[in-house]
Amino acid sequence: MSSCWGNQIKLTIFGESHGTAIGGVIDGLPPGLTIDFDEVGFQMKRRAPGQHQWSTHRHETDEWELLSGMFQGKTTGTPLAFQIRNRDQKSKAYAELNIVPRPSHADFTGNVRYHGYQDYRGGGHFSGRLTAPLVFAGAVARQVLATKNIQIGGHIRTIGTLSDTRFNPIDPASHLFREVALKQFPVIDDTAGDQMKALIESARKDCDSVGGTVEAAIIGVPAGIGSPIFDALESSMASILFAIPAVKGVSFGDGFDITTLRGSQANDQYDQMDDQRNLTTSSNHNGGILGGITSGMPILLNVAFKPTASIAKPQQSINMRTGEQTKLIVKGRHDPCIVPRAVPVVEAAMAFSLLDSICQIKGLEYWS
Ligand SMILES: Cc1cc2nc3c(=O)[nH]c(=O)nc-3n(C[C@H](O)[C@H](O)[C@H](O)COP(=O)(O)O)c2cc1C
Ligand SMILES: C=C(O[C@@H]1CC(C(=O)O)=C[C@@H](OP(=O)(O)O)[C@H]1O)C(=O)O
Repeated sequence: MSSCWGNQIKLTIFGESHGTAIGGVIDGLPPGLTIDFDEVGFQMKRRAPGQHQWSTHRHETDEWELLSGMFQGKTTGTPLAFQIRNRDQKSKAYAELNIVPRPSHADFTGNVRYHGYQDYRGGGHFSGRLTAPLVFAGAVARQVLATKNIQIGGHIRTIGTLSDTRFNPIDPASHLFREVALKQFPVIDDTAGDQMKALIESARKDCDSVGGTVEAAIIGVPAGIGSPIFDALESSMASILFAIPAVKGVSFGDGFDITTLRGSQANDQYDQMDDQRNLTTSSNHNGGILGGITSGMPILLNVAFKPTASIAKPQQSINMRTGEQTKLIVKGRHDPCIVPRAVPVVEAAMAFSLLDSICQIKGLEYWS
């Protein structure tokens, strides 16, 4: 088993990219919540394929059917189940890939793990398409969090060697979250964004792909969420972020760059206490988490995405029937860069993870 995540609030994701449908079951939600499904639709559209030049040309509207868990306009508290039908599958290009695996995709490992019984069409259960249910679940989770003024935002931080402006680590400004989320290409600096789009387009024309990073932040998080050792908030958040296909790195605060600082530069010094006894710091190199527990400062993280595996340039692979080397040209409709569509996915994973951790510490009553 591996497609079920969470402790207090659990998410199960099911389906295959070219099967009948994909979907999810969210178990453990507080009862009595109103969910704004227009907002869920907004988040789903940010991720959906087939809308832009920098995305795959597979066209899916990602409309969902709600199967259970809502009654008279409110959550029941019992499993909320939904499905998203696949509408635009084209499986022809995939038959060869179960015999000649794509370098860097899950064709070979999935075949070994499931003894060849996996649905290999469109990457099956391994496909980035399975992030649609995660975005749905995240859209629900972020609405629960918003009742306590907890807000989440993200943007494309880098594509290849090109960079966007960073969030201010001590005040990542919630107005920026919505502003960026409303953009087709989610960057803070549109000039940098235009250069990034040109880079993606040139890779696509070269039958190639590019990678990059997403920076994301959560503000309004109370101090005291998370636990030491195995339930560190960094551990649980990283585990759901690593469930996003193509993620190769997750770092909190300054991440690996903190190693270049001295303690005197890296330490986030305390400078104020408010009337609720919350402490604030004048910097946020630690990304709002200390000892696995939130400090009350913004949670700040970066997620690294590899260049899309499926490229149309000839590559070397092995014919698994004959054992012979062979040249592979991957056909089909692929994202020349995963990062732009991955921004809402990262935010969704963070929302679900934080909701689960808050419920573990404060219980469901916290939301009533
Ligand atoms: C939103 C999204 C879209 C993706 N689109 C593609 C794609 O079009 N082609 C592709 O080869 N990989 C794509 N991927 C990545 C693959 O699904 C992923 O590389 C593969 O399942 C192997 O998993 P791994 O890279 O985590 O090892 C996408 C991932 C995400 C999150
Ligand atoms: C369908 C989506 O993305 C897909 C993710 C994906 C992969 O290998 O991850 C490969 C492509 O699948 P297909 O060959 O069926 O077009 C993408 O289009 C989606 O995000 O909804």
